[in-house]
Amino acid sequence: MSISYQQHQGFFQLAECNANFLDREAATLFDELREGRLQAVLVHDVYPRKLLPDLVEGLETHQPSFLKTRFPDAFNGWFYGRNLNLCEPQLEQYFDDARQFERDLELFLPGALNPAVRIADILARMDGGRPFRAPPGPDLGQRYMFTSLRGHAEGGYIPAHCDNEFVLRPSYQHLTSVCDPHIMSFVLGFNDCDGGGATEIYNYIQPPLGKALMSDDQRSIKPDVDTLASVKIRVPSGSMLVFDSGRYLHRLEPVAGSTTRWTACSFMALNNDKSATYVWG
Ligand SMILES: O=C(O)CCC(=O)C(=O)O
Ligand SMILES: [Fe+2]
Repeated sequence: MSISYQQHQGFFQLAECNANFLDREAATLFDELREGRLQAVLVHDVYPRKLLPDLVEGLETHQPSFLKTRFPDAFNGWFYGRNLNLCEPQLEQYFDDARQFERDLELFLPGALNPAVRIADILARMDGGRPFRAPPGPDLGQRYMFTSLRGHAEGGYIPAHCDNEFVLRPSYQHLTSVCDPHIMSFVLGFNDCDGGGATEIYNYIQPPLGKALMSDDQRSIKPDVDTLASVKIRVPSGSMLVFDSGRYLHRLEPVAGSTTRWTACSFMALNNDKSATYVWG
């Protein structure tokens, strides 16, 4: 058997598998996530462990010289690449930046190791062979960034949210015209931090956005997380967590200690004719 399953906290069914042994049993993992029979998949050995120290060294020393952008100051984190959530609405510079980011990503992880090849291939195997790729932009030849690389220093965090909220952002106007509003995501770990830094997923599913927006009771949109059961997953180095981050409330637990938490993180949604899943950073 290539997949093992574990139940956590009475609401969280986690599947674990190895990226190099994804057989036919793995081909329905995305169906199970979409149907809510599974809450997350942890895929091990996406990148071989022996490769990781050099990759982390490159991230630490900013080699290659990726475009560097920042989370809001309080989150104590930054991106290599540009997070679509934090872009200006017209995306004027974005697609030029995306072209340069693709070149830098190819220097960082060349050929078969490039996330747009390696990670895309793994995700496709988990979805019956349906391809995963960066969405086309509004103009010919434009393409969104497949991922963003992220550093979170000591104390860095992301507050509780559901990724389906992102589609309300002005920078999502074009993207939402070409894909489904239901977003999932992956978090790939490049290293293990000293403490904290878990992806924490709560036993709370956000109601469909239309309903939430029509509600005048703001408290129904963001529950008090202290009252909710949760599961904390520290994504091991070289492994990738895939989960329904669109509907499930989640956060990045503050990073403890002086080791920066390095990840690659992307969002994904089925395109309009369901022939592919679009992936962006
Ligand atoms: O880094 C993580 O564990 C979660 C990231 C996340 O939730 C996001 O960027 O939307
Ligand atoms: Fe998220």
